[in-house]
Amino acid sequence: MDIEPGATGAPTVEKNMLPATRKLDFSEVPVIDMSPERFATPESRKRLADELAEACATVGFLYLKNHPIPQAQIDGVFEAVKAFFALPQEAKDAVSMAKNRHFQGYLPMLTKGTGNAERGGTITANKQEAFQFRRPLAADDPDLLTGERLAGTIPWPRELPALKEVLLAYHARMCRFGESMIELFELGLDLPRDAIRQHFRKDMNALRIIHYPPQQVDESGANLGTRAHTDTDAFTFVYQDATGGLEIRNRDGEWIGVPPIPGTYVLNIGEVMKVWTDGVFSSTPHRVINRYGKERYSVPFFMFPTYDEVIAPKIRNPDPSNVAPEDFHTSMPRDKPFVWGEFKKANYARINPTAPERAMAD
Ligand SMILES: O=C(O)CCC(=O)C(=O)O
Ligand SMILES: [Fe+2]
Repeated sequence: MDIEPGATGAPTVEKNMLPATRKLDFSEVPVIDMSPERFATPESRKRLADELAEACATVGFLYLKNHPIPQAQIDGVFEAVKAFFALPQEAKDAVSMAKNRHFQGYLPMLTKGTGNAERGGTITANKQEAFQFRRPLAADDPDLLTGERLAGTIPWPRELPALKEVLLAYHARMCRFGESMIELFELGLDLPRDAIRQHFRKDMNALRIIHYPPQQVDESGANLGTRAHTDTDAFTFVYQDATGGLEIRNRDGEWIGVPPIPGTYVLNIGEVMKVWTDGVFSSTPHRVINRYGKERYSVPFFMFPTYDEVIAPKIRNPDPSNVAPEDFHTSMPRDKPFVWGEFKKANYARINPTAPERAMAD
C-alpha cells in the first residue's frame, strides 16, 4: 500500500492504492503464507507486507499458515488449557478475577455480558469461561507497587503449576511473533520503522484461554459464546481448536464462518490499528457460537499497547466513511484522541460484571 503525506502532514493513503475490491465485501477469509522464504529479500518481504495490508483493509481477518510457532508448543498450551478448565470449580474460583481490581484471572461461566439483559436487552450472558493475564511485571515495577495502570499480580492456580509455566512461555513467544507482525504492518502501510512499535514500549499484551461448552442455538442471536464485538487491541492472534464457531460480519450484515484450518492462526485487526490507519484497516465485528455439540477451546493473544499511549490516526483515509460499523461497546473514536489504558479500564469494568470495579456491565 503506498502512502503519501497529506496537506496536514498526516500521510494520506493514495486513492489508487486503496483495495481494489469493495471493502468488507467478503465471503471468505484469505490465507497468508508466512514461510521463511517470504522474508528472504527486501522485495519478497514487501510483497508479503502488501498482501497482509490488503487483507487487513478488505476483510480485517486472515489466516496465517507456515507461521513461526511450533505445533508442539501449541499442543502443549491446549493440554494445559483443558486441564485448567477441568479443575474443580472451587480451584478455578480461587483465582477468580472478581478478587482483584486488575481484571486478571478466572472468569466463570455466564458472567461476561450479563448487564445487557439487566438493562432490558435480549442478549444473554456469554456461554464461556475464561482465564486471562497480561504481560507479567517485575516485582519492583512502580505500577505494581501502587496498583496503578491495571497492574497486579497474576493469580495462578496452585493445583496446576504447569499452567503458569506453559502459558508464560507461550506468551513470551507470541510477543516476539507480534513484534514481527508490527514490522510487516509498518512496511505494508509505508510508515517509518518504529511508527507502530513505539507504542509497545511497555506493552500490556494479554493471553486469554476460553472454554465454550456446546450450546443451544436459535435464530434470535441471543445465545452466544462470545457476543458480537470488535477487539480493543491493535491486533489479535487466535488459535482455535478443531470445533469451529468463530464468525465475522461483512458489510451486508451476513455472518461468515472462520472455520478452523489445522496449523493456522487467525489474525484479526483491532480498534487501535483501525484508529492508527483512520479506518483503512478494518476492525471487523465477530462473535462465537458453538453449534457443534462438543466442547470448544480457543486461545486469543491480544497486542495491547502501553497504558499511557494516546491513540490517534497516523495516516488520513481518503474514504473515511468506508469502514465497519463503529457503534459497538468496544468501538474507539477516530476523531478524538484518547488514552488507551483509560478506555481499556472502563471497557473491562463494563464487560466483566464479576469485577469489583464494575461500572455498567453490558
Ligand atoms: O474464541 C474465539 O475464537 C474468539 C474470541 C474473541 O473474539 C475474543 O475473546 O475477543
Ligand atoms: Fe474478539
